[in-house]
Amino acid sequence: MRQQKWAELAEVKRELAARDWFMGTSGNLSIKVSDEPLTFLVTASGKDKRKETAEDFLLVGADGQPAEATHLKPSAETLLHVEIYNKTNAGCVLHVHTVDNNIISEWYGDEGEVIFTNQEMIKAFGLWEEDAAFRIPIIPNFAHIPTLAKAFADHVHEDRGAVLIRNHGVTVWGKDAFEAKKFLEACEFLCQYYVKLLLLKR
Ligand SMILES: CSC[C@@H](O)[C@@H](O)C(=O)COP(=O)(O)O
Ligand SMILES: [Zn+2]
Repeated sequence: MRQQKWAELAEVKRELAARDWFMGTSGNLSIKVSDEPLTFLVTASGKDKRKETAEDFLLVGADGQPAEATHLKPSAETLLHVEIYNKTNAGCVLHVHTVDNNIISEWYGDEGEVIFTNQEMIKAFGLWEEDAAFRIPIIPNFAHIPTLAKAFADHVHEDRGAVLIRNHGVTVWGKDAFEAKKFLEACEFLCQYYVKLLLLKR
C-alpha cells in the first residue's frame, strides 16, 4: 500500500515539476496511506521538489509528526495537510506557489475570496450549470504555522476544495491524486486566465 501510494505521489510530483510549479524549493504534496490510524506520506521540508530521490517523502501521523524514526523533516506546512485529513475524507493534498496564483491572491485578497464565473473550466470542480460560480477563499499568509492552519481549517469542510494563501500559493485537495491534480490544474488555468483578462481590461 505504502509503496503504491509513494509511486502515485511521485508521479504527481514529476508532473507538477514538469510544469515548473516548484520554484525555489516551494510546494508540498501529500497522499493518505491509512485511515486508522491516520498516516500519510508528505514531502520532506526544504528539498528541491524537481529532484527525484528516495528521501522525497516521509510517513507522518495525525499530528503531522514522523510516524517512524527518520532524519527527514516533514514539510513546514504539514499542519495544513493534517487539517484536511482530519476533517475530510480527502486522499491527496497539493500545494504550489505560482506567479499567477500569487497575483490573484493579492488582487482579490481584501475581498477574502475570488469568484470564477462564465468559464468552462469550473466544470472541473463539478459545477455544470451555465450560471455556476466557483469560489476560492483567500486567507492571510500568517507566518506562525499553527495560526495559518487554524485560518485554513475554517475553509475545510468538504472532501475536495481549494484555498489561496495571500502572496504565498494555493492548496487543493481531492478524494485521490487524480482529482487533486485535476483541481490544481483547473485552479491554475483560472488564475492564469484571470490575470491575462485583468491586464487586457486595463
Ligand atoms: C521558498 S518555499 C517557502 C516555504 O516556507 C513553503 O511555503 C513551501 O511551500 C515549502 O516548504 P516545505 O517545508 O519545503 O514544504
Ligand atoms: Zn508554501
